[in-house]
Amino acid sequence: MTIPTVTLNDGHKMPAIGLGTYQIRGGAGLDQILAAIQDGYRSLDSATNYDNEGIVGKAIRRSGVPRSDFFVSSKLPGKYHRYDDALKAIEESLARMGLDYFDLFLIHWPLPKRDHYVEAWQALITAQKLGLIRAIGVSNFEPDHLDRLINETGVTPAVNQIEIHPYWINTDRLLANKDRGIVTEAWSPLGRGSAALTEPAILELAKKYGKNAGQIILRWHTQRGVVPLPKSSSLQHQRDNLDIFDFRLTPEEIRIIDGLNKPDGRVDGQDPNEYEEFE
Ligand SMILES: NC(=O)C1=CN([C@@H]2O[C@H](COP(=O)(O)OP(=O)(O)OC[C@H]3O[C@@H](n4cnc5c(N)ncnc54)[C@H](OP(=O)(O)O)[C@@H]3O)[C@@H](O)[C@H]2O)C=CC1
Ligand SMILES: O=C(O)C(=O)[C@@H](O)[C@H](O)C(=O)CO
Repeated sequence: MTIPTVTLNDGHKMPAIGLGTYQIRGGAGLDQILAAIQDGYRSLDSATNYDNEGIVGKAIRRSGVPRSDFFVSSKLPGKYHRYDDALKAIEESLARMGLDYFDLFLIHWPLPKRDHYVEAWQALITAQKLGLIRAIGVSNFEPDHLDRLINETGVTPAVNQIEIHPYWINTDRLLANKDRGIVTEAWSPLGRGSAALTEPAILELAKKYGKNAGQIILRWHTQRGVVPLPKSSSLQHQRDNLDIFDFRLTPEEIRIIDGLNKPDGRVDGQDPNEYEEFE
């Protein structure tokens, strides 16, 4: 299966959908990631906080697929935002993965109360110059956090990975990213398996297109210019989630799904201005 790509502001190409790996760990996790690779996933989204960089790297090596075909991402935890710590953390992440470079590396959360994210960004810029990372980006960054990075370093993130799903459509932040030339990735794109998957409006569209609810939601993301990162341990869901590029929702259908937004629709109430990562 050929997966379309999107082009980042630094010229790198990224698959238009990737596999989320939060809570995929250990031997069973290794088998699940290998199965996903066999089904066609090439973009894998990990993080130091997921405690799974080891098995993600192992799955890549075991798969027999050339390293250059993958788009591998990981994320810097908050406890390593100081410049020297961040550089070492990136090297440690690479060592755990058994890789020489990341295709994308993100600052996981801005932690604005600690206020070290500009330093962390400078470390990502250095790591990119050293060849340890191809594209550099952020996650959960608000528009004012992005502007600080841009104004203080002159380097715009290639990607901002934020929460988006039908109950939290996050249009303002999506547009803020677009305005700055930043590609948006969606975390919890299926609302972490929430009731969105049984919404009558989505089930009706599923019936119309001969797809399932997850496929309708993932297609909605891609048509809004968002790169979704659905997590699945199930082989059938993994397969279904990739099979979304052979139909198109109409603009009116996109608006119907937008209409499911809820003012308090976040999956876990995580406000990037307040959220403190677990250590
Ligand atoms: N940057 C950040 O701060 C964050 C990043 N992330 C990233 O985003 C990824 C995805 O987010 P996540 O929170 O895992 O939630 P998702 O929205 O991807 O939902 C995952 C849940 O949906 C189920 N599911 C998957 N596909 C289908 C389908 N086709 N039909 C029905 N159910 C389905 C999964 O079950 P099953 O496994 O049984 O298929 C699982 O329970 C994470 O894994 C991680 O990589 C997540 C949170 C925060
Ligand atoms: O999964 C991630 O990337 C996170 O940042 C976590 O905070 C996750 O969203 C979570 O809910 C942990 O309880």
